[in-house]
Parts: sequence; structure tokens; C-alpha cells
Amino acid sequence: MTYSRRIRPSMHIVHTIADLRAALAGRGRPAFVPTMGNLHAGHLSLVAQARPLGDVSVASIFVNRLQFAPHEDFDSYPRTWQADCDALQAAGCDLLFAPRESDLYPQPQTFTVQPDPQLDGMLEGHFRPGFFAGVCTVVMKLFSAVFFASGGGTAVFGKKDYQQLMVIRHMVQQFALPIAIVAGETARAGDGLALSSRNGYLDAAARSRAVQLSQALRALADAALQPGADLAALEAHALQTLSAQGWEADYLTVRERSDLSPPVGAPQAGQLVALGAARLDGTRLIDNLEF
Ligand SMILES: Nc1ncnc2c1ncn2[C@@H]1O[C@H](COP(=O)(O)OP(=O)(O)OP(=O)(O)O)[C@@H](O)[C@H]1O
Ligand SMILES: CC(C)(CO)[C@@H](O)C(=O)[O-]
Ligand code: BAL
Repeated sequence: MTYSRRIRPSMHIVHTIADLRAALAGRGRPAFVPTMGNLHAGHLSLVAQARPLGDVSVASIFVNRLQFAPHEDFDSYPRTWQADCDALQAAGCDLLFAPRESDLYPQPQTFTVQPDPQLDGMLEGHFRPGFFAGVCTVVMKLFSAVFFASGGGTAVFGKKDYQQLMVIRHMVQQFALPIAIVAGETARAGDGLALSSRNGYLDAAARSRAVQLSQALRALADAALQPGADLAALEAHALQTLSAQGWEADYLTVRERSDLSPPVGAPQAGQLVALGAARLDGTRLIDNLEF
């Protein structure tokens, strides 16, 4: 009897920008998925989406201190190195870039990439000042590392971080970076909760209530499309509902998908997104729903 068995080639792991550039030389155009690790099925769906979009699939794992405010969870952010490597290897990722802080930031990063003030001044940018500058700065650096050898390629970002995706698209457009930005749909748990590394902070009781955020967004979106809907009143009602359920909400709002501005006139189906950020038992979760 003969057996045929497909063995996936081993994923190559590099830690420095120089090693990454050397590993990518002559390999064609990368399809890249940046992450902060603690990988879940949402991240792996982005890797699966990325693989056919390039000649070589690249993921990065780096918990970027620059995008965390001093009171935020940089120190406690879950770091699950071996499980992440195993998951990426099983997902068919070709190359993992996992820089140490001293590899990516050998000197204090005094030159930063500042996002457009209007987009940065609302929603996540408003509630997490400095967050998008930290994200843009590290993503610019990761792009420089990953796309140097090929002169361009594709990067995949999740819609779960809706405003982040928009900020990155804007950065790529304004700096004329030769990189196609592709959006990945939000992977959800069976009850509808958006998968997120920070879900791991929730105890069993909080986890069972966490779906209330996506339910609030669904109810807000449905109500917004009723004739004569008063968006301000509906948003206030959604905030009250979540608050009565024990959440502390930063925002629950309906925006235009094109630029995240508040809709003017009657809400138009197919062009809107309901976005929310709220804390449950001290854990800050975000979610959104296009409608
Ligand atoms: N549920 C999801 N479905 C699809 N993509 C996702 C999901 N969650 C995160 N991503 C995407 O994965 C990439 C890396 O995100 P990150 O490592 O911050 O994961 P995260 O789960 O969002 O973590 P956190 O809980 O810290 O926000 C981003 O492009 C993000 O939008
Ligand atoms: C894009 C990113 C990897 C930059 O650190 C991070 O913000 C994330 O995981 O979404
Ligand atoms: N998921 C986006 C990265 C962050 O919240 O820090």
C-alpha cells in the first residue's frame, strides 16, 4: 500500500527587519496580515484571505507599546507565542515577522505618522488619543519592512477595527504607498460576539453578557432605518439600554461608511455603519455593523 501525504513547508520565523527583507528578496509580492498576536479564528481568516492575494504570505506579531496609553493594557496584553506559531503554521502562513521592541524601535521613535485630524478626532481616536498615531507609525514601519523587497503588495485588515481600516486606507492613499488594502469580515463566536483577543479578559458571567454590544448595534441599525427615525434619540436610547445592562459605553452611533461622518438627512440603507465601544467589567470591547 502506498500513502501520499501532503506536508506543509515549515513557516520561516524572522525577528529583524534585515532578516525579513533578506527572506523576502526574490519571493514576489507579499500578502501581509499584521497582528498583535494571541491569535483567534478572526486573525486566521485574514491569513486565509491573504494567501491567494500574493506570492508569499506574511504575518507579523508585535504588541506595539506606541499605540497604548499609559493606563491601558500593554503589560497585561495576552502573549501566546507558541500557540500563535502553531496556528499560523497550520493556516499555511509562509513567513512570520516577530520583532522584539529593540528590533523595531532601536531608538525612541520621535518621528511619528500623524493621522488626518478629522478622522483621528472622532470615535476611537477621540476616546484613545494617540492610538491611531501609534498604529500608523508601526504600520508604516511594518510596511517598509515587508514591502521593501517587492516594491508593493497587499495587506489585509479586519473590519472589526473599522476606523483603523479607514485610517490605514487613508494613509496608504496620502503617501501613495504601492499597497492594496483589503478588508476582512468580522469573525464571530456562535452567539454573535465579535472575536477579539480582549474577550479573554472576561470571566464566564461577563462573557455570557458580552453579546449585548452587538445586539445593541443591531437594534440601533434596525431602528435607524424606520421612517422618520431620530438618530440622536435612538443613539441616546441605545446608550441607556447598554448602561442599564451594566456597561459603560464610550459611544454607540450611526455613521456614513464613506467617511464616518454623521448622516445628513434620512439614513440610506446600504451606506451606513453602526459602531460602538463599551466597557464590561473593565474590559473595553468594540464592534460595528454595516447596514
Ligand atoms: N473577529 C475578527 N474578525 C476578523 N478580523 C479581526 C477580528 N478581530 C481582529 N481582527 C483583525 O486582526 C488584525 C489584528 O488585530 P488584533 O491583533 O488587534 O486583534 P484583536 O482581536 O482585535 O485584538 P484586541 O482585542 O486587542 O482588539 C486587525 O486587522 C483586526 O481588525
Ligand atoms: C494593526 C496593528 C497590528 C498595529 O499594531 C494593530 O492595531 C491591530 O492588531 O489591529
Ligand atoms: N485591535 C486594535 C488594536 C488595539 O486595540 O490596540
